[in-house]
Amino acid sequence: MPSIRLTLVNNAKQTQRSGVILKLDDSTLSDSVDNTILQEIFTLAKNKLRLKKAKTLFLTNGVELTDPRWLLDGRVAQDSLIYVSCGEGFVGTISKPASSVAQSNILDDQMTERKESASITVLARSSYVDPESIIQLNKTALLPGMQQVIGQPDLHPGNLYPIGASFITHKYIYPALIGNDIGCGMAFYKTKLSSNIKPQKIVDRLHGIEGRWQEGDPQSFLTSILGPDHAQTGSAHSDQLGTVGGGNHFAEFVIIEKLVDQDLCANFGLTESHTYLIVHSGSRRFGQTVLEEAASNMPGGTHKGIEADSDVGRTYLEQHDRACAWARVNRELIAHRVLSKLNSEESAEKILDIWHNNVERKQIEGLGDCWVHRKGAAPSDRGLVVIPGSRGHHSYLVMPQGSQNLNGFSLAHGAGRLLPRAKALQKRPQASKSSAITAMQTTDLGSSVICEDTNLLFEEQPAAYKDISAVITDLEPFVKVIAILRPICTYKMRKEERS
Ligand SMILES: Nc1nc2c(ncn2[C@@H]2O[C@H](COP(=O)(O)O)[C@@H](O)[C@H]2O)c(=O)[nH]1
Ligand SMILES: [Mn+2]
Repeated sequence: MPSIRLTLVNNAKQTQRSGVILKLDDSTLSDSVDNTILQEIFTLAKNKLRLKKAKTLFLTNGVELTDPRWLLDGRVAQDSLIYVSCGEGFVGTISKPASSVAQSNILDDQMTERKESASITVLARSSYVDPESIIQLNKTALLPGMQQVIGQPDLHPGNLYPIGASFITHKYIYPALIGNDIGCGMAFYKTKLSSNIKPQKIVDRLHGIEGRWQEGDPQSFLTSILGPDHAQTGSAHSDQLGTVGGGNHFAEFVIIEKLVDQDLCANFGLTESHTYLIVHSGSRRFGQTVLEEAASNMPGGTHKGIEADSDVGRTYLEQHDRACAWARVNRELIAHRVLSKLNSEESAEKILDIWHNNVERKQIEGLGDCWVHRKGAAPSDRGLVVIPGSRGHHSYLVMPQGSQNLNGFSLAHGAGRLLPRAKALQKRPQASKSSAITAMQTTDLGSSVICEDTNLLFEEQPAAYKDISAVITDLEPFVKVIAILRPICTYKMRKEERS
């Protein structure tokens, strides 16, 4: 009796695999309703991969395995990988049906439908991927003009669209894919502070950075960087310029735990004897206003997209670019405010500032004139990138290398959420347990956390994020790690004057 060796792979967490051998005989291979052999694969998946709700089997090209005869006639080869899904879409690269696939006559309805869809790539092998984010990703691949959809290893579900993804379109732009925090990003500074600085000193000094910047005029600060053409840029929101904001925005002092690439670190002047500052923030209410204005100009709603080369498209892009510029200045003023509390603003050196929520035009070989949308995805075509883990995990400085085509010229912008906010909040103890709250203000890495909002403290706890080392492993084909960073103090918010 013939047999076939297969490796069953958990589609949502592809490091989880198990080898199996199946005996094949005519009765198990009949295509009758009971599909005995496929049932046997589901049972093995349940037992070996602990996938109690195993529902769908995919071949490596994303085609669903529905016909047991493929196991015998060579369409499923010896030692094939079979991806077992609990209802989520295929995680991996789905190429548009190649002629060889079409010839083998195994196109099912789903694949035929996908002929019209963009190619979908999910770059997660070691990282956990929530099935809901794959469903969201699949939907975006059907949007008009969509060419390529790329889920990064930090992919996780958003309200309607996934976060940790890039979307490459022809002709159309999608304000809703970018969302309201247009221009959100990460800046990384080298400070003159020694790496021996006591975190408590930072905690004691970081007061007075909530609310409007009082020590100067925010709008003049903005024009001093962007020039006089920006005198009106975001002027209605100048009370928020230089403010961190809520959610997972932060200003964090880190030290270099490991110089992985000595030469590149030396080129950027990165040494273990300094303290560095990461600032994560965006365009605050300004971005929200830009999205709302775009929505009011789009009769079909922002989800329908707009032609970039139309009046509405051009207006959105102009406002979008202003919000991105504003967000960059916002990070600059946050750094200035934070560092001035430590008398260290003068000699700080900005090493990088990147947007991870934006859309930009790019000529792409083989695709031509495109729009690259990034929703929680760092650019990999602008040099050095900082990829934060969480306040209780390491962060990574990486340099993109090699071809950046498959990843949509983008990288993970962080670890990505493992738990939705509401679930993370459930871990909040009763008010009486103040010791648990105090415990949250120090991390397992010994760093300090300034966060006077208890809900936020729990929503943003390190356990709410995926494993950053798995994310970095998944990015290996595209980057070189140059340094590993260790947090020493994270500023989230104080209950002081807020705008
Ligand atoms: N080093 C820190 N990293 C953090 C913190 N809070 C969140 N994060 C990481 O940043 C990204 C940002 O995600 P975004 O979608 O809001 O742009 C997130 O995925 C986490 O990995 C922190 O306090 N410190
Ligand atoms: Mn962000």
